[in-house]
Amino acid sequence: MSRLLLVSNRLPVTVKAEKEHVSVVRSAGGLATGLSGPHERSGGLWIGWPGDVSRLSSPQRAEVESQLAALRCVPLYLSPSEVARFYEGYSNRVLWPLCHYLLDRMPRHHRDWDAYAKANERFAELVARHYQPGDTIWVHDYQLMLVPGLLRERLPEARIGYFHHIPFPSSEIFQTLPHREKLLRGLLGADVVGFHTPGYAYHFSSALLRVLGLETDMDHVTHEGRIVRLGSFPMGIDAESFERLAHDPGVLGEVSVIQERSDGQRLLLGIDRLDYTKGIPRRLLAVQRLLEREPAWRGRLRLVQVAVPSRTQVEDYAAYRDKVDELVGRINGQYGTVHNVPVHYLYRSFNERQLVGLYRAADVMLVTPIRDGMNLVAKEFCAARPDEDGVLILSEFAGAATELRDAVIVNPYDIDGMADAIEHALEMPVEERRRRMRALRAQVKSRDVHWWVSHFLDTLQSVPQRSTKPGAAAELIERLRGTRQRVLLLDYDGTLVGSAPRPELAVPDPELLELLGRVAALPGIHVHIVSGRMKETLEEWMGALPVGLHAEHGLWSRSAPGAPWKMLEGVAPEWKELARPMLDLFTSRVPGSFVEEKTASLAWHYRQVDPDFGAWQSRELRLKLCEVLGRSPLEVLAGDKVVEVRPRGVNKGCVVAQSLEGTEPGTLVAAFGDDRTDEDLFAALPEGAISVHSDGKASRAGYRVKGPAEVRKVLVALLQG
Ligand SMILES: O=P(O)(O)OC[C@H]1O[C@H](O[C@H]2O[C@H](CO)[C@@H](O)[C@H](O)[C@H]2O)[C@H](O)[C@@H](O)[C@@H]1O
Ligand SMILES: O=c1ccn([C@@H]2O[C@H](COP(=O)(O)OP(=O)(O)O)[C@@H](O)[C@H]2O)c(=O)[nH]1
Repeated sequence: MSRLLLVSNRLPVTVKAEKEHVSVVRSAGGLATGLSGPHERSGGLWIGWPGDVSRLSSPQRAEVESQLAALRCVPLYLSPSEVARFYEGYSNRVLWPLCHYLLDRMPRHHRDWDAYAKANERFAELVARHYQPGDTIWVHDYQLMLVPGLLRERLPEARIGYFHHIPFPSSEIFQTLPHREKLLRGLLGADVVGFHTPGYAYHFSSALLRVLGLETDMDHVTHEGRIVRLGSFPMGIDAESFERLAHDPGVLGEVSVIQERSDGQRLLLGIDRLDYTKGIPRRLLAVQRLLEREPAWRGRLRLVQVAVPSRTQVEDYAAYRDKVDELVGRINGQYGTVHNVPVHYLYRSFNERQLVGLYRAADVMLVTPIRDGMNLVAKEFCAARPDEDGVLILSEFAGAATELRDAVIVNPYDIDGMADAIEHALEMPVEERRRRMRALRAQVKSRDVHWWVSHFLDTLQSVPQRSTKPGAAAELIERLRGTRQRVLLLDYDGTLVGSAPRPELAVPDPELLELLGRVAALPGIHVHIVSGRMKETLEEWMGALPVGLHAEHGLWSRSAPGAPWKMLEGVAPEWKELARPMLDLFTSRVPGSFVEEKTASLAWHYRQVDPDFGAWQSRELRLKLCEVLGRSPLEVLAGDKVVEVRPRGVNKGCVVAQSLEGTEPGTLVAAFGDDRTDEDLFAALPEGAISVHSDGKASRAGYRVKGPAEVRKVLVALLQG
């Protein structure tokens, strides 16, 4: 098992200081429990912030460090300014509300971005310092979105995973962020980017498309030559431990006490961090509404609401606390009696034993966030009910709702609807309660935190590692210069020129024409342009150059200026009529798309179409074409924002043999390309040939350069050689 390096903003520990004595206690939370096994078994490390230790003396700090080391934890200390700007500032004032769809809570100026970026650098630096070849790195959560990318720069070969514990919002929301591009690129440094639900993964993939123009292929994108897998990995809890506690005699004793003191009142329960995403005011309003419209429930129910203090230095949290305090006061003032109050409000935290006592005693658990990444409380409640009783009311906007379908699902924005749901839960017959709870428990137990950890790590291990060398332009130039006889096979679009909104606009610039002319005039070099374009276009743009021109992926070739264009033998063009109606249909229904007709192929272009819609429709079109074309000798090819139908066997690979005709044995062949059609060219190259990819996509090419600019630099270097 490879050594696991875990990275999270907070270490899974609490540092306790009492006078001179300090102790480091491991947290009981799901993440800590789930990861402690693989972390310890693999001899790994957990890197993160141990919390505020600024008040500790030097000897106390030394003691903390030694206790942390015993737990295989490496501390990264945040300065007070980093806490204020990186953690409270950018992480919790910008990213947190953004990911929870609360744009109004974001500050107008994102002044803490630099602090966020610097803190991420510090994390990456520390991880890189502890990294050993073969380690697996797993980065956690939104505070560290730049870390995967920063690690990739430092450790190109490392296996890196990232998990996003909070929602990933719709791309419409994410796109409002000024630093959207940097954050997305940061995440793409990972080999696997995981989310709690398929919905979040979909939003991320849509943001990649809209912000970076990167298209997801089923479950992955290719970025800078690497595969980055995206997926949903719903986090679970340590269900066994909650169930064990639920059977504990001490806990059961506490349950009896709670029930006796409830004096026949039905118990509603809410357990949350005091966070504005948790929907506490709306929940209170729903209880108030029920009491208001159904007087029979007055005095017969009470809500125990635990609100754990959280992020108290952030103003919105303080204001939220005031709002909740006020509402509780108002409802208790209105419906309380000298004997009891409807809302029992506890602004504090409890340990797991105490929580299980509450879970087990409750009639109805209210988990009604307005938005929540997952919500583990909902799962803990189910695990703590081996008696198969108790009703879970769950917001449709909690990640947990994707899995816990047997809960009573509510819309937290609908106060009346929530009041109905509470009443329905209180009156639910015991058979229905049991049926629902049995199904919920089966789900929670089978998808526990251990399943989550192995599912994520197995996926991370299965991602193929980089197979081609990045960059290496210098080595490439050296090899090209070190040989006397060379054949250069150059793709045109994306390799010699960048892409343009319409194909006819990507005209060669005078510098390119001059460069090609000079390279082709060098002794011992034969240059060929191998393109998917029509022969008329190549002739018009580059006909005067002393180079071989190959049009329509090798269907047509011309050896030198003035020589006739010759067509590949045995290709009949009649098949086109089979494919054309389908392409026309898609052109009419996808605004901005159009069909380009070539001698032996039809190409449907969608570069100017809304990216999501275009990608979706291109997938549909490919399926429909496969149905229509059936067993005909045709193939459907997905290029860069283009779907092309062409006869099988006509591809750029056909050019290789022709280009070597009449050359000396031992001639070095070098092919440059950027898209799927160039892979055929690379595949047909003789042994010892050079293949160069000018884009970040997955490729069989042995070398990579960055875009047409770097391809041109290689050509310029040949002139200087
Ligand atoms: O560290 P804090 O600022 O005090 O915040 C506590 C944690 O809150 C967030 O929890 C999220 O992760 C849970 C587990 O995946 C998920 O169930 C919940 O919906 C999320 O809100 C946050 O993601 C953590 O980084 C914080 O440490
Ligand atoms: O008094 C409390 C209240 C909550 N929790 C724990 O805090 C976690 C809350 O996780 P959740 O996913 O529900 O929300 P988050 O606070 O991470 O947004 C759960 O594991 C709870 O058991 C706790 O230890 N003590």
